[in-house]
Amino acid sequence: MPMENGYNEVSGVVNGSKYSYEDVQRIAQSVLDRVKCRPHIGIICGSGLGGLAEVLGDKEIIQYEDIEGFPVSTVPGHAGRLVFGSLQGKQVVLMQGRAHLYEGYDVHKIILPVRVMKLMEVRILFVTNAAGGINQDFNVGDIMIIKDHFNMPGFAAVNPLVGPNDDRFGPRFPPASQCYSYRLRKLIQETGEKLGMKDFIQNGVYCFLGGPSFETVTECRFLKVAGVDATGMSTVPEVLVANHCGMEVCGISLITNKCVMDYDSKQVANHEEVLETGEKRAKDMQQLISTVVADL
Ligand SMILES: O=P(O)(O)O[C@@H]1C[C@H](O)[C@@H](CO)O1
Ligand SMILES: Nc1nc2[nH]cnc2c(=O)[nH]1
Repeated sequence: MPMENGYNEVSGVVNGSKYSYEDVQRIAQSVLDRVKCRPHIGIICGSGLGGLAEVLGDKEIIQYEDIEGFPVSTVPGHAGRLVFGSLQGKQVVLMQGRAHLYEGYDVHKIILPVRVMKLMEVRILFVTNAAGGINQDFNVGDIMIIKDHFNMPGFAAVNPLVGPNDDRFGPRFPPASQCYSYRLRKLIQETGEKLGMKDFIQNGVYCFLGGPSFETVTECRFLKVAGVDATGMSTVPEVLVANHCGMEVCGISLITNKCVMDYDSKQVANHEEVLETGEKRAKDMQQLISTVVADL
C-alpha cells in the first residue's frame, strides 16, 4: 500500500511522485499569485552559473524555502531562488540553483520545479550544468551543447518517471531519443558562432552520475568507451520530465575540469575549480543564452 509520504509500505522504496497533478497545480498557482511575470521560457542554472539572474529586468524573487515542496539548495554555487524577470524582452523564470541526488533528495523531489514550470505554462526549457570533460579534445572553459545523454542511474530505475503515470503530465512510455531539440541546438551553435565563440563551443553527450564523489580513473575510461563527452551530477532527471510533459528542451554544459584518465596523474577534481571556471565563463554563458532567448 502506498503511504501518505509516497513510500511503499512493503518495499520501502519510492512509489511514484509524492506530488500529484493537483498538488503541482496548487503549487504553480501559489507561485503565480506572488508574481506579475508570466513566463514561457524556463532556465535552470548549474553550479556557479546563476549569475544570469543579474541581467534580468523587473526581477521578482522567491526563495525555494518559501515554495511548498521545493527542495532547498545545500551546495555552494546554488543560491536556491526562483527568479522571474525579463530577458531580451521575453518573460522568463530562472532557477538559481537546483537539487541533486547526492544531497539526499529523492529524484521525484528534484524534478518538482520542472512540473511546476510546466503548469505555469513554460514551454521552452534551458538546462545548464557544470561538467567534467571526458572527451580529451575538450578544454576547460568549453561550452558543450548537449546532443544526447546517458542516464546511468536509470539503469537501476532511478528515473523520475518511475511510479504511477499521470497522463495529464505525459505518456507512460515516452521516447528519449530526441530529448534535446534539434532546432535549439542549431540556434545555440549559430548564435555562438555569430558571437565569436566557435573555438570553445562543442557538441556532445552528457552522462548523469549520482555523485557526490567525482569519478575514478576507471569510471572515466569506461564513460569514454561508452561515447560520453562530459559527465556531471544533474540535468537528466529534469530533462526527462520536461520532455515527458512536452516542453522543448536544450542543455548546455560548461566544461569546468578535465576528468582524470591516467592512473598516475596527480590531478584531482574539486568543486572549487568547478566554481572558478563557472565564474570565468559566466559572461559568455550569459551572453550566449540571452542572445538565443532574444531570437526565440
Ligand atoms: O548542478 P550542476 O550539475 O551544475 O553541479 C555540478 C555537479 C555537482 O553538483 C557539482 C560538482 O562540482 O557541480
Ligand atoms: N560527476 C562530475 N560532475 C562534475 N561537475 C563538474 N565537474 C564534474 C566532474 O568531473 N564529474
